Amino acid sequence: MRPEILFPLFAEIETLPGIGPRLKPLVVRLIGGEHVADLLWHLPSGIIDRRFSPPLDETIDGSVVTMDVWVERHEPSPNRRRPYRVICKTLSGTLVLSFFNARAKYLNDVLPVGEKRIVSGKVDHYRNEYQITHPDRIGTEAERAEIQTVEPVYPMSAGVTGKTLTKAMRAALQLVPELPEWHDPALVARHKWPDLASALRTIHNPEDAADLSPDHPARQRLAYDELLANQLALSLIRAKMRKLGGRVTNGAGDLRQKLAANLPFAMTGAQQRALADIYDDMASEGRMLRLLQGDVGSGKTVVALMAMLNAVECGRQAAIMAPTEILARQHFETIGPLLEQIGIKCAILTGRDKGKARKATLEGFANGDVQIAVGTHALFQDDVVFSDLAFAVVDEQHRFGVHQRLMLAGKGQAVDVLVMTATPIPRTLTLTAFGDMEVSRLDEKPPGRKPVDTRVLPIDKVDDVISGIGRAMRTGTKIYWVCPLVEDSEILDLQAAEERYRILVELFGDARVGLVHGKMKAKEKDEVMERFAHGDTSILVATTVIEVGVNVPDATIMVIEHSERLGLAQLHQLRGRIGRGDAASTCLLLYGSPLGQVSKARLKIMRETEDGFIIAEEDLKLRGAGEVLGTRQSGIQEYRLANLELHGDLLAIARDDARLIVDRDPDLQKTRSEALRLLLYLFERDEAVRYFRSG
Ligand SMILES: Nc1ncnc2c1ncn2[C@@H]1O[C@H](COP(=O)(O)OP(=O)(O)OP(=O)(O)O)[C@@H](O)[C@H]1O
Repeated sequence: MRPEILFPLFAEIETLPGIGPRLKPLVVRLIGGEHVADLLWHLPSGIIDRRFSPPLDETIDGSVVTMDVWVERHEPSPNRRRPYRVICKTLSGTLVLSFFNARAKYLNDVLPVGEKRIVSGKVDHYRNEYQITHPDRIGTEAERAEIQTVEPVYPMSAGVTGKTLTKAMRAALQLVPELPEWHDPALVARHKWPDLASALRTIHNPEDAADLSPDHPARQRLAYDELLANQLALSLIRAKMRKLGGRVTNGAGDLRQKLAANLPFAMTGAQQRALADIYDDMASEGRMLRLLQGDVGSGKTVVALMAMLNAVECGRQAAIMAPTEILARQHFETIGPLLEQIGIKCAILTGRDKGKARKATLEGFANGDVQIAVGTHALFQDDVVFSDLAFAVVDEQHRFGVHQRLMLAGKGQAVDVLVMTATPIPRTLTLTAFGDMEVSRLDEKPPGRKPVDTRVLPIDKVDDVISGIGRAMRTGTKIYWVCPLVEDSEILDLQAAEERYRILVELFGDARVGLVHGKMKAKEKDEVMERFAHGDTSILVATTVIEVGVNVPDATIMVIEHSERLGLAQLHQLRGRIGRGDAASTCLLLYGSPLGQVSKARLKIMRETEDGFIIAEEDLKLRGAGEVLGTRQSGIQEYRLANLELHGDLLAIARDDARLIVDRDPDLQKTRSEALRLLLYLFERDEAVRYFRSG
């Protein structure tokens, strides 16, 4: 439960003026949360300064000006392609206000002939005539003060206007309470940081562009608040884990040898090195918390399996948790048979398991019959009890929060944790996402993989692509067809995928084509995936649900529509679904609209390399850290106030500060700690406090 003083900031956003039930979901999607605090963290990206009224012949084309105008006459549009024009006099000459698709009645109301009005908007001049097309503001003398100001400009999305956000923001600012200072007073004084409430007020009511600059004290303060909250949470968890210690897990190796003998391949050098690190951690007294970072298709699963067997050899249990139902099932299907061959019992638990079956599985976990558990986050529900869980693998693929993943560690005594991620995060960013976790990298792919032939084509060529896959299908090829449309809109994604599915079914028949998307029930998804994996269908039309971890090694063609709209990391993940066997593969990146410079550069990178780390580094250069770490739904640490490129120095200070706090006061009991707890709550890092308390 959050402390009361923070309640107003965690009120639902629809309690703010202007945000009704219709708008709420759009705003939630835009700001990435549903509380007042989430709105406050939505910072302006720029300003519009409406204070200037230069003479017309001194205006710069495209600049925003605010002017007194006297309306002279209206010229209704002669046809739909030409604008409705309102001719006005100003102190420095004639200004034309032009409007497309405007209603004459409305224009006569707001701009009556013979009256004086104040207008504001972007001015242009064209053939000796000055004009403003669709002025942003039109008002009377009484509204002058409201118009002639500096307006914050917020990152926007369809359906949510700047006006709505500004209005709600004003109300939200009123709700920010006086909070005690949680930072070191010396640090605050040195940087001249304002308190949190003043910092928010400055940034949401900027007076000039400098108020929004990344090194403005108000901006720095907010960035530091967020960075410290995160680093402190990580340090608390880390300290707790160290203090708790671990158990020595050092099996005899018999099961691992049997498994190795049954595998159709030998481990790569990178897999062996990662395993050596993991076995060392498990054999030590300390608690293990390691990140296994491996590019798509680098063979993380078998590494996890070997490590789990190490625990089983000691008579203990191990668990692997996947972020989605599909992936949990897939893990179960891959490792289940391998384990059966060597006489080990494995069971799966997901949100779908109910009633008797669930009860039986839980019994198996609790009495130790089941040695290896596979599942989703259902594994850390309260009634799941293990007889002796010693090792947990969290296959996070970006879907779990930093702290959430540690909950599984609370399910046993001294559980060692291995986090697996396929996202090639550049080294500089690992620290912020995972704190001071140890890292092993699988930097080598299994031998025999052929490079994926990647091509970039305009959507006009789609008919050629379709006849191409028709030929490929006849020779038994399996094809993924991915339809992402708008990154943030699942509904539109779905429409695009359904439409494509319909077209392909018309051509190839519904026995050959499958469709899978996020809105389907887990069971339906599994069935569709299974039919594709077994070769009953040859084409799988999908939204980006297949982006993580799906393993159908003999699929060799992938078509991605609107590839220009996806992030490079996401494209890389998607493309990683092919080229997983020994046959040659092709990836066709279709683009819909003419490509800009950056999009061109990005698709070129995709064509040139398959190395996830290079792709991530290039993406970082082209787009900036926040974006590389992923969009909000990715679940990985994403900062809302801090920008890692601009506030990197603050990150280092926050890390040291956090360590110092935890060294001096590991139970957060001393004076400053009360305030620091508020900071953790404010940034929703309170799992750290809870985990910390429960031990
Ligand atoms: N050493 C190896 N030699 C040959 N093939 C291997 C080796 N290790 C794993 N594989 C095979 O490579 C494929 C990919 O492995 P796996 O599914 O573990 O990849 P991953 O690292 O989880 O990738 P992703 O994150 O893309 O799912 C599997 O079919 C697996 O059997």
